[in-house]
Amino acid sequence: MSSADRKAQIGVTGLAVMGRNLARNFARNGYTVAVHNRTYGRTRELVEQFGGEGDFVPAASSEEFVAALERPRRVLVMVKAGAPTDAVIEEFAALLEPGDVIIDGGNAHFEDTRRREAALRERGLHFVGAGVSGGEEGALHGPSIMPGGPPESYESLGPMLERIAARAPDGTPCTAHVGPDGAGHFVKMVHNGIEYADMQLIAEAYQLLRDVAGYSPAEIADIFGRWNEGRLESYLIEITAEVLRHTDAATGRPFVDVVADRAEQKGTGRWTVQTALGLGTPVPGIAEAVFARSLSGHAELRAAAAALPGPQTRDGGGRMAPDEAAAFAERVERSLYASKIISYAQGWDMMRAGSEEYGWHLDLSATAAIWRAGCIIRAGFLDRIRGAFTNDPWLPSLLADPAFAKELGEAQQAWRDVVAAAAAGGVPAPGMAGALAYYDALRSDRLPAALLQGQRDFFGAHTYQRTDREGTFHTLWAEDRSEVRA
Ligand SMILES: NC(=O)C1=CN([C@@H]2O[C@H](COP(=O)(O)OP(=O)(O)OC[C@H]3O[C@@H](n4cnc5c(N)ncnc54)[C@H](OP(=O)(O)O)[C@@H]3O)[C@@H](O)[C@H]2O)C=CC1
Ligand SMILES: O=C(CO)[C@H](O)[C@H](O)COP(=O)(O)O
Repeated sequence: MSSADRKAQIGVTGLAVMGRNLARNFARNGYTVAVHNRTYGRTRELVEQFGGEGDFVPAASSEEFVAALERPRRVLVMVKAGAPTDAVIEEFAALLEPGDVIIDGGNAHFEDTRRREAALRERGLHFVGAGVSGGEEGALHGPSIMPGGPPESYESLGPMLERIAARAPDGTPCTAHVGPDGAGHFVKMVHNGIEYADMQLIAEAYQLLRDVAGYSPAEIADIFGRWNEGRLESYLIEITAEVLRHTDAATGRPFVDVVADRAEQKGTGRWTVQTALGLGTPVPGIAEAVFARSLSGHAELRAAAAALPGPQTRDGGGRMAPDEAAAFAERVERSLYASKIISYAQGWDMMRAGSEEYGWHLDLSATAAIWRAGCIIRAGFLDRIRGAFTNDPWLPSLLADPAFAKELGEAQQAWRDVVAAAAAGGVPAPGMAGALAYYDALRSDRLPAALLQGQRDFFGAHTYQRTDREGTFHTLWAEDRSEVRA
């Protein structure tokens, strides 16, 4: 049969690392896949290099691509987020018919997805904003996929996504219909926010082990390797050990010592924090991680502050004795674990708030379930979060789950010691310190917010509520300081 006669069950347009590997994943799973890219070279390369893996229908034009698809047509767009995605959606929407499905698997902002979904719905097209996580390798071997959009589109698309998605240890596919319009991209955005927080906490643990305990990168790699066999087991801990063990071929030095210490970001972490601010949900763990990346890139600020005095280091900052270092590493593990619980709790708070704001009815247990494998934050830990929200879908916070609460209680003294050691040693640990402050703030009987309310009332007559009576009050600060009802 010529390629003109073959009909594909799915088409992928945008064949850079993610699109190419998702197309290969579909083909390896027995689907006929139409492939298209703005620049035809990528399409040709894919078919030349990987054509033997399955059934691809290469298309040189968008018309040829659409003609190669069976009805209803399913077009997966994997191009740069933002204006390119709008341009590609418009290009294909003009060629599609009512009932056809456009899936955006890029890292779109969920508000853009809501706008696109509404506009395409008007034209009779189904639009599925699908978060995809797992990077290049995940796309090929099984990513975690978070599709939103109209539930009816999942009826035909869902089984295909379930075939190519990662499998959790219990065998269930790491994909599920997340909710309407922008829900899939919202959840993917929060995933990335949690990813930022996780990475920052791991980076802080590394620096504490290095600068306070005096371990070398290779020794820290071994410590992370051991942690990866315990409750911190996760893809991010595993790759951290790999990165720390790696030696730069050109210099023979640890790789981590030759990489410029300026962390970059494409924007999903920042979107998470901006959205959380709008929702009024505190996510300081994610915010600290975004700011830490931003601070690392401010060369001028860093140069201006480089000569400021730091603390007097213990014995001139040498290595701790082996027993002392091992005990410190144990406390860092506890601090990392406790801080991790806090940042995941904040991510789930945000999903609940987003769900309420947009009427998505997100299943908080299902979200944890589809992150157990395939995605960047995959870990056994996610199964415990799934369990917590399965036991109690109305859990007000992950911190209220009895098992997590118990672990936080057990870790808290070590956590305090580590944050204190970081401060004493001049090691920046905003993630761990912020997580501890969040923990202490939430469990506080009284917060200094009462004083803030007094200040606001003093300078702006902004009023306050009392603990002992209903109502809104104002004190006549500039007069006789008597209290009036506002
Ligand atoms: N890389 C990753 O690990 C992950 C990426 N994502 C998201 O997946 C999407 C694809 O990512 P990735 O594979 O890295 O590719 P890139 O984000 O680097 O995008 C490159 C692709 O976009 C196409 N493109 C760019 N501008 C246009 C345009 N104006 N019109 C048509 N096509 C255009 C390119 O075509 P051409 O070849 O002609 O230049 C190429 O196919 C992005 O939205 C990204 O955010 C999601 C999860 C992980
Ligand atoms: O989506 C992803 C994984 O889930 C990407 O890897 C993520 O966008 C990387 O983000 P950044 O470049 O901001 O670190």
